[in-house]
Amino acid sequence: MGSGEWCLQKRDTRGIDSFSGNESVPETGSLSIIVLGASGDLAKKKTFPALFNLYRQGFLPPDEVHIFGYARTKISDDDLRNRIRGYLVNDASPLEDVSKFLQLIKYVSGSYDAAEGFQLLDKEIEKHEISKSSREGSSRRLFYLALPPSVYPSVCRMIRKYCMSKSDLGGWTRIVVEKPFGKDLDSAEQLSSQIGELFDEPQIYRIDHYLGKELVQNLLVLRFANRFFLPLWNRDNIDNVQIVFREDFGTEGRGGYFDEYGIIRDIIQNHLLQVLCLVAMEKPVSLKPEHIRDEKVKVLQSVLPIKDEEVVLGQYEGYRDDPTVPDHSNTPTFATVILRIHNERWEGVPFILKAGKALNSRKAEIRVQFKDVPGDIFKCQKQGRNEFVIRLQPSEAMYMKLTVKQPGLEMSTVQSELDLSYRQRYQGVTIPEAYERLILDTIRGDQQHFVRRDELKAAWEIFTPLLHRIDNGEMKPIPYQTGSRGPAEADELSAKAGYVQTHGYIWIPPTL
Ligand SMILES: NC(=O)C1=CN([C@@H]2O[C@H](COP(=O)(O)OP(=O)(O)OC[C@H]3O[C@@H](n4cnc5c(N)ncnc54)[C@H](OP(=O)(O)O)[C@@H]3O)[C@@H](O)[C@H]2O)C=CC1
Ligand SMILES: O=C1O[C@H](COP(=O)(O)O)[C@@H](O)[C@H](O)[C@H]1O
Repeated sequence: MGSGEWCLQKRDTRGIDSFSGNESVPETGSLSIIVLGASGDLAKKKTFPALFNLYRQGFLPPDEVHIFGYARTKISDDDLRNRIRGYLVNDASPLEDVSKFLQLIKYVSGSYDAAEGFQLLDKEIEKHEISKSSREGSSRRLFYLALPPSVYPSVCRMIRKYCMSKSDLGGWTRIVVEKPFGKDLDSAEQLSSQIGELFDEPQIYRIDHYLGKELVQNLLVLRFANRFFLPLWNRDNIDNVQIVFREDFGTEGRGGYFDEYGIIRDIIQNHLLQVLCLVAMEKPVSLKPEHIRDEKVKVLQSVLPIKDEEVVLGQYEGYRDDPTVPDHSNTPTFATVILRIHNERWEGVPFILKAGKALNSRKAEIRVQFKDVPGDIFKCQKQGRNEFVIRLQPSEAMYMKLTVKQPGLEMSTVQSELDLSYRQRYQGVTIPEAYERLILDTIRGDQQHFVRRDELKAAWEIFTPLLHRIDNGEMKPIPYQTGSRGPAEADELSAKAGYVQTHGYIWIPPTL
């Protein structure tokens, strides 16, 4: 197959290929997707556009699927459609497709803790099931909680009591919950128990959208399908690993939410830690979701307690100007935290997790830096170390920084790269949005890219002591300028941990 033909081949919500490790049986019949919190930011920016993309690719056949928006705001079906229309229209999506998709959406208004709204919702779903499932009769109900976590318990209770799939011809009820799932170990465990009393683990999809990103999904393939990496991926060869998230904008209208959580809960404890798991875990027995998640849990459980001196916190100047942020907020908008994994493969290798808002660039990447060459005869250290960089976004790519002979008559060396830039290599291929992929997984019943309860617990165990110290004001963020690299102390910490910056070399994404 040529590179241009590399694309999502299956246009079917039924069983998936064995590569995923999931052996689900083909499913047909009515599928109801209910977006709770439909009036909100996530729903309009991510959830509905992802559903639209799935619809356009044929994964949500209109003779089976209906979409329901649910929230307290009193609006009509058309009001909701008009709110989201602007997020669907683009050069690639004909207006006709947008209109047809919007006609699949119905809006139900109700509260998150009273029977009335959910009874009404159930009636509407049933109406649709009767009209659409005459062929098969099964009832599949997917509830997407695009809501603040504070209402998860009551919403789950209402769904359990009034809105479960009732068909005895087959089907299921699944719920998707967004992060942040809790604020610390105790609150997360409490939330898990509350939801766990109502739904079984296979019905609960804890979404972390970083697990749906193309290059994050590529990590297991890279690591375990390439002989290159197998012998190198360990403490004997790797000096340090950085996992970095940068945004070049601030909290922008989400200050109220953000101030309660801060950058560690918003990005590091979930997104970056999930990436760390995939970089550091051992080879799973198979690609079955439970086998993969078993290995991720082991990594998390091997992380040593974080040391105060291996943390730098920052807060961008101007953050507190947001009227929804308290004047004396101690919330970090930047953090560098070093995690150390106590096992045979990684003992002594620092995993430097760095995330920040209002910085000088927007990117997310994994940077695996190798040790210096022993017995170096070329003065390679002057050029810089070998690095394997996986650019998650923007401009998805992976490149290996390596030392080569400078072309020409002289025998001198220079830093260069082996570069796999997706836009160039896979021309014409649209990389699916993370949410699109993950919603499709929930329909297919594939939990591989979702966070299991014990994983979540282990993740909170790592960060809770540090978070409590920050919450109690025992650790203070250092102010940094908007548009900067963050506090200089963070770079100093990375250097102290062993990271050697290459000077005079910049990777430039190739253009077509
Ligand atoms: N926005 C984003 O980019 C991202 C969001 N998330 C997570 O997704 C979830 C939803 O996020 P987002 O859409 O931004 O949130 P919003 O603040 O926009 O809330 C979504 C909807 O929930 C209802 N709501 C808001 N506050 C409350 C409250 N205190 N009690 C009851 N209902 C409330 C509102 O609907 P109504 O009043 O009509 O009922 C609102 O439209 C959150 O868990 C968030 O952390 C995760 C990743 C990214
Ligand atoms: O979960 C979140 O992620 C976004 C960044 O997502 P990305 O896919 O654009 O990298 C971040 O802006 C937000 O604060 C956080 O809640």
